[in-house]
Amino acid sequence: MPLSVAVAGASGYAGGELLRVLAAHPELEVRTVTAHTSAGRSIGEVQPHLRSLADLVLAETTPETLAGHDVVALALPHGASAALTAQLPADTIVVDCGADHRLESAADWAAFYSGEHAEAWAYGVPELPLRTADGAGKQRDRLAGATRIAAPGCNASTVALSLAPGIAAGVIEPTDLVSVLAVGPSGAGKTLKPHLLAAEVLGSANPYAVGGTHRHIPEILQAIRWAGASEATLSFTPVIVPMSRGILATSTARLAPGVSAAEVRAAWELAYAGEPFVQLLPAGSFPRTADVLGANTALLGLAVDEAAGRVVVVAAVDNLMKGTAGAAVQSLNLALGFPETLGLTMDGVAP
Ligand SMILES: NC(=O)C1=CN([C@@H]2O[C@H](COP(=O)(O)OP(=O)(O)OC[C@H]3O[C@@H](n4cnc5c(N)ncnc54)[C@H](OP(=O)(O)O)[C@@H]3O)[C@@H](O)[C@H]2O)C=CC1
Ligand SMILES: CC(=O)N[C@@H](CCC(=O)OP(=O)(O)O)C(=O)O
Repeated sequence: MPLSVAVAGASGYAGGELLRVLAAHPELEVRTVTAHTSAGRSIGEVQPHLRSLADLVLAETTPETLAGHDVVALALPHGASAALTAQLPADTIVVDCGADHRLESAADWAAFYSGEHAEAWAYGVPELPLRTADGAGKQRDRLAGATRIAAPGCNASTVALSLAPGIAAGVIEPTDLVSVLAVGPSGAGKTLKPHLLAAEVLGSANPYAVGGTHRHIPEILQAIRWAGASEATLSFTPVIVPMSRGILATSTARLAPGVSAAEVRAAWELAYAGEPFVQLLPAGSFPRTADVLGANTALLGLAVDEAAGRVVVVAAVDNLMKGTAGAAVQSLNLALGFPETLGLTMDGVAP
C-alpha cells in the first residue's frame, strides 16, 4: 500500500508541482492538501491542470491536518515550517521546500533572513559533493534514511551544481566565483507582487537583488564549502525573464594554476558519472531551458575560456522540478529507501 502524504501550501506553485510529481509516484499517495486563503476550495479550482487530484479539498494548514501521514511536504512561505514540524511525530518524514532549514550558520541566516534561525536539515541535492572528516562523499549520504529534509533554493542548487565539482577537484579557484542567472517569474510564487505583473515582466529582462544581496548567496557558498573550499566569494546576479518557468545560469570561475582543459572537463564528468538527473553535455553543447521543462534534470554545458583564464558553466534547470518539487521527491525516495528515480522523469516537455 502506498505511503500517505500531506502537502501543505498545495495551492501555490511549488505545492502544485509537488502534487503533479506525487500523483505519478507509485509508492506515495497524496491524501491531504492544505493552504491558507484558499482553504475550502478544491484542487480542481486552484490547480486546474491537476485533473487526477481535482476532488481533493484544501484544509487549513495546522499540525492537526498534517498529523497522521507518513510524509509531510511543506511548500509554505519562509518561517512557517519549524513551528509546524515541532508538533509532528519525530518519525514523520518532513520535506520543506522553504528556506528555513537550509543554512547551518546562524550568522548567514541573520544576514539574509529575518526571524529565528532553525536547525539545518539534510540538504536535498543528492548529487552535490560533501567533504567531511570521514572523506569525500555526496549529499546523498545524509539523505539516506533522513526524517527531515530541506529542499534547495532553485537558484542556489543550479549554481551549486554548476561550480561544486570544480571546487571538489581543485581545478577552479573558490574565490572570485561569478554567476548571472535568468529565471522565470514562477520562481517568486503565486502571491501577487507588483514587480511581477505581466506588464512588468513581458518583453523585458529585469535584474533584482543586485550587489550581493540575494538570499541564495549563503546557500551557494555553503555548498562550495561542503565541496572542500575553506573560503569562497561569489558575485551573484539574478534576472527575471519572460518565461513562465526555468533557470539558465551562467557561472564562471578562475582556472587553478597549471590545470588543463581536459582536467577541467574530467572533474565534472567524474562528479556526475552515473547521475541520472545531472548531466554534462558533450564539449561544445550548451543547454536551453526548453530542454528541462517538466523534467527533474539539471543539464550542464562546460567550456574553458583560455584567454580569460576562466571556466564557464551554463546550467539549465526547471525551477519547479529539479529546483524544488523534483528535488524534494528525489530526496524523499532516498529517505524512504526507494529507488532514487522512482516517480521522476529526466524527460522534458518541448517545444
Ligand atoms: N516557486 C519556486 O520556484 C520555488 C519555491 N520555493 C519555496 O517554496 C515555498 C512555496 O513557494 P511558492 O509555491 O513559490 O509560493 P506561492 O506563493 O505560490 O504559494 C504559497 C503557499 O503557501 C500558502 N500560504 C501563504 N501564506 C500562508 C500562511 N501564513 N500560512 C500557511 N500557508 C500559507 C499559500 O496558500 P493560499 O494560496 O491558500 O494563500 C500557498 O499554498 C516558499 O518557501 C518558496 O521559497 C523553493 C524553491 C523554488
Ligand atoms: C524569480 C524569483 O524571485 N525567484 C526566487 C527564487 C525562490 C526560491 O528558490 O525559493 P526560496 O525562496 O525558497 O529560496 C528568488 O530569487 O528569490
